[in-house]
Amino acid sequence: LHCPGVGAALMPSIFSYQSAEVDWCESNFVRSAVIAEYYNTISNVSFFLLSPALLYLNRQYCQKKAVPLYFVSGLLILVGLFSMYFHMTLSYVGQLLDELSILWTLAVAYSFWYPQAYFPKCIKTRRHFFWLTGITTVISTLMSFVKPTLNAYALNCIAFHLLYLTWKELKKCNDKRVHRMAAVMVMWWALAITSWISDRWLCWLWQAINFPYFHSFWHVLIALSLLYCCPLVIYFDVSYEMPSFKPKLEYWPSDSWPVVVPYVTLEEPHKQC
Ligand SMILES: CCCCCCCC/C=C\CCCCCCCC(=O)N[C@@H](CO)[C@H](O)/C=C/CCCCCCCCCCCCC
Ligand SMILES: [Ca+2]
Ligand SMILES: [Zn+2]
Repeated sequence: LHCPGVGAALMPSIFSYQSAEVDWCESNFVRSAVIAEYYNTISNVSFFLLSPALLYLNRQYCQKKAVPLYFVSGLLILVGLFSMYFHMTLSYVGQLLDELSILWTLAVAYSFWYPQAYFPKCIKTRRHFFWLTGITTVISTLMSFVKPTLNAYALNCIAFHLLYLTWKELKKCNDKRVHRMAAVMVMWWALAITSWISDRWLCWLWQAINFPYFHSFWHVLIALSLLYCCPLVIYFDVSYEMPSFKPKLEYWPSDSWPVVVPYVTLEEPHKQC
């Protein structure tokens, strides 16, 4: 506040084009003079399709428990917007907004949906868990400014924790449809992370064959894996926290179609008179 000159000198640099620490494999400003990475930018449309699809298909769950799904869907739209801004400008601010929006979306999803059975021993209620997640996320947010290049690697590690949780839950679950859905989710995620890593580490190869588009595949594939991950999380949330309902996995448009989107319906077990 006392040195307006310092602020003014700093502002243009962190917002300016190509001020980020990372630059993805796709060549910059090839298809447009204002969009640095054209395909990496437009492939974020997947997140704008994902959120309404989750809200529409899982509307029965949404009617009973609206806040978690509305919150997470809204944040996923924000992830898409910030990621678009990042790939359009490759700016330092863009990179941090992209990474921090993912961190906060994961934090909100964990706070609402993390099964109580896995809470640390010292945490007794979801309210306490909210505080734990909140404090951890604020600290991680501050730490993310130290070395932004590492943030994406740290965020990707969270997927391994989700895989571990899924495996623990599947051991207790006999529903074949749930096992099938988890298998498809893992397949999309494996393809996604392979694309992300190969764009980061094998860029020389993709540029040599003139096909540097693996990061845009990552955007589409990670959105697809979330399309499977969210109903799975909802399924376990209903079985744990809404005992008066029985969750059922359905596929849109129908089971027999070759390409399907999963969602959860709630069945009320027959009440006896
Ligand atoms: C009980 C917990 C429930 C968890 C529900 C899941 C909520 C998911 C929330 C957010 C994930 C959004 C990830 C989209 C990233 C898009 C932006 C992007 O591509 N950014 C890159 C730069 O452009 C950046 O380098 C990427 C960083 C890595 C992000 C890793 C996110 C981990 C997501 C975990 C998804 C799980 C899917 C299935 C797991 C087996
Ligand atoms: Ca690039
Ligand atoms: Zn990206």
